[in-house]
Amino acid sequence: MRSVVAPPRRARRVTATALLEVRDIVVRFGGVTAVGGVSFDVGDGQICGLIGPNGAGKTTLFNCISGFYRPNEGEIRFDGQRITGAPRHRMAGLGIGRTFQNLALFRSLSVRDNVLAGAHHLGRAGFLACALRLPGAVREAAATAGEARRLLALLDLEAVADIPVASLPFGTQKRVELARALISRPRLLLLDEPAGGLNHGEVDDLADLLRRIRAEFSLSILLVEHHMNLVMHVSDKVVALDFGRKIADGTPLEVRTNAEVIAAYLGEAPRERAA
Ligand SMILES: Nc1ncnc2c1ncn2[C@@H]1O[C@H](COP(=O)(O)OP(=O)(O)OP(=O)(O)O)[C@@H](O)[C@H]1O
Repeated sequence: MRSVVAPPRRARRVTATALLEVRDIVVRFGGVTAVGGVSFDVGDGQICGLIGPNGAGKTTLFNCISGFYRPNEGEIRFDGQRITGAPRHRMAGLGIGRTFQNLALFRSLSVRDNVLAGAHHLGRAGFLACALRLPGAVREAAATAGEARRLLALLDLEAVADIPVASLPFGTQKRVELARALISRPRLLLLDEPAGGLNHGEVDDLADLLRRIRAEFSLSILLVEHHMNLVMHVSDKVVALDFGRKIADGTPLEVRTNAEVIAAYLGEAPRERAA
């Protein structure tokens, strides 16, 4: 029986290349070069933090990877496949999930229904099979509901499963977004400022949660984040941007002690946006 929720994943290729390869990405908005030739990799199972001061180009680069922008130059590969400029609606099917900085939930729907909405593209049974409740469609729906229950438990959302998301605190809504992204079983999870709007305790919980998610789902995570403690705490590697250029790429310790990174955050060194 084929499960709609956990389709047999392709066996991981034993390969020297990274899961996500970002190569020489350039993005211009009129006369502004928001990203001026940035390259980096995210390895299989790695958590990679993308940092930089305001206006460094993080969101622009993130939007290229998640299919919101097509870069002017450069290439993005996922699992060896070129995905540069692939439309965003194809991303989940490719194995790339994401969350949004300002949340993108169906506010009047329950937590459970929001999570289930993340599985819509996985269904193999057609419209007619679903309408007629044919056995294949019923099995798919049951498997999806089971996976949603598992995620609600993992993300501590069981108690609010049937409550409309609009009435829940921001931190809880952020966990709903994570559950919705995870139900499609991504191999790469793109997180846009997951700590934004969270209090200290919630940020600590988030760090634990991200590690648990990585372990439980064997996935890679790329997070754009201003919360430096979180990034340095959870990341295996950190990529730092400034004025559209990559200024550091290494372990959290290497990046934290990098002179150019320190200067960028303190605004000490004379810096120019990439031409
Ligand atoms: N749609 C746009 N049109 C014109 N310029 C843009 C656009 N989006 C971004 N920019 C410019 O590109 C540069 C990089 O912006 P971006 O939002 O990617 O930086 P960021 O690192 O995400 O900043 P922040 O941390 O403040 O969100 C900035 O100078 C910004 O003003």
